[in-house]
Amino acid sequence: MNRAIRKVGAIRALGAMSGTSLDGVDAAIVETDGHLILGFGPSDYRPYSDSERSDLRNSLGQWHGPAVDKAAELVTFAHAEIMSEFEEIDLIGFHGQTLAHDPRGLGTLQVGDGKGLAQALGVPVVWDFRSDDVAMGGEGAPLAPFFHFACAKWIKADEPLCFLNLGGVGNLTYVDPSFDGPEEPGALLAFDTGPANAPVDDLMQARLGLPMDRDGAIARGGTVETGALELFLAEPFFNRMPPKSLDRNDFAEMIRLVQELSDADAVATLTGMCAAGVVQGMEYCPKPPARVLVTGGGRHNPVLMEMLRVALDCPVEPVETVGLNGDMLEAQAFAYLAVRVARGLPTSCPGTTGVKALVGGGVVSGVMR
Ligand SMILES: Nc1ncnc2c1ncn2[C@@H]1O[C@H](COP(=O)(O)OP(=O)(O)OP(=O)(O)O)[C@@H](O)[C@H]1O
Ligand SMILES: CC(=O)N[C@H]1[C@@H]2OC[C@@H](O2)[C@@H](O)[C@@H]1O[C@H](C)C(=O)O
Repeated sequence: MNRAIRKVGAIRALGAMSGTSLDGVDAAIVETDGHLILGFGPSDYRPYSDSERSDLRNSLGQWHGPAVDKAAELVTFAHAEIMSEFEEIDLIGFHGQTLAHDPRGLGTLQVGDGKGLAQALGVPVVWDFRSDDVAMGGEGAPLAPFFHFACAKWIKADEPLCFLNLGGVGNLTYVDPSFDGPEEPGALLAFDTGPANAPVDDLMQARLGLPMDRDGAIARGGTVETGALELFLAEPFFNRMPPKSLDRNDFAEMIRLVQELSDADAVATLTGMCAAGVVQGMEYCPKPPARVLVTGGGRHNPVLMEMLRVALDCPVEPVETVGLNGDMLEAQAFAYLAVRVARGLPTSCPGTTGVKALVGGGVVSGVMR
């Protein structure tokens, strides 16, 4: 996308996301007027080193102190590195790294210095996307749904559909594309479905010293233990009406439910828990969706995808089926949301976070040219 041929009203925004799986930073460009997606640009990924990842892990669940300061510094540094590779950017959407999320209690914490990034890169930065929503009674998450609405328009969807993100935590967005805008009541319903890959990753790390169950290779050789699955689904979270959200480690103790099982059965059971949370969550959709489009790393796990396909009544496909990039959708979401914030448009609504009124959350550092 060349500046000279930019569409009228378009802002070229770079979005970056450091997700709950703590693997690295995704960064991607979107051109948008804050309503429609006008084009997608280049993207890149900057993995965290082992020592960075371990520093991030050590700071999870903390709100302040030396570990949090260290995490904030490394997150800012990693983002400055990847963001400086991109050219001709009007605006940056910087999510940062969630260390703690307790919207009904202590709040929500995404670390990283947006102001420092704006100064270092000479580009205005929108950051701290979640705090205003929490302050207005919302869950502060998920925030990608307004972007999912724009994606539904981009792919010219004409029936209700779901976007399912399978990262460390799972989140589902039901979109009815017959509405004109995402903030219209009924256009969106969104919520976290439960833990997704985080418990599997944690168990793989603890038992086998590996970061993930790549391609579901371990789960494929195991059997889901139904007793553990039932105990998991009995958690009050699953009976709470959406919108609702989770912290990465809210279900960390689920690993205890599988501690007596073999490696294969334990991984299969945790994978089954991820799928079961989604299947249970799908019952909240106002209408049966025509399809579920899956984004995030979990779509690479064929065992997980097969569990979903068996249990759901509609096609379950990676977002690549409709030409979207499932590795970059969240980074693109924060590029899109940054433009909405800069243009004074809302980024969440009662249907997506349970917030009392429409909110355009985010702090803007620096001045738009
Ligand atoms: N080939 C694969 N096979 C199995 N699992 C995979 C594969 N590739 C990625 N994953 C899983 O996906 C995870 C990363 O997903 P993703 O990058 O979407 O998470 P995230 O964006 O950090 O999390 P969140 O969306 O919760 O913030 C990995 O930690 C791993 O568990
Ligand atoms: C508090 C927080 O960072 N939540 C993340 C996390 O990762 C997945 C899920 O839980 C989702 O609610 C959210 O991220 C996505 C990008 C969102 O806000 O839409």
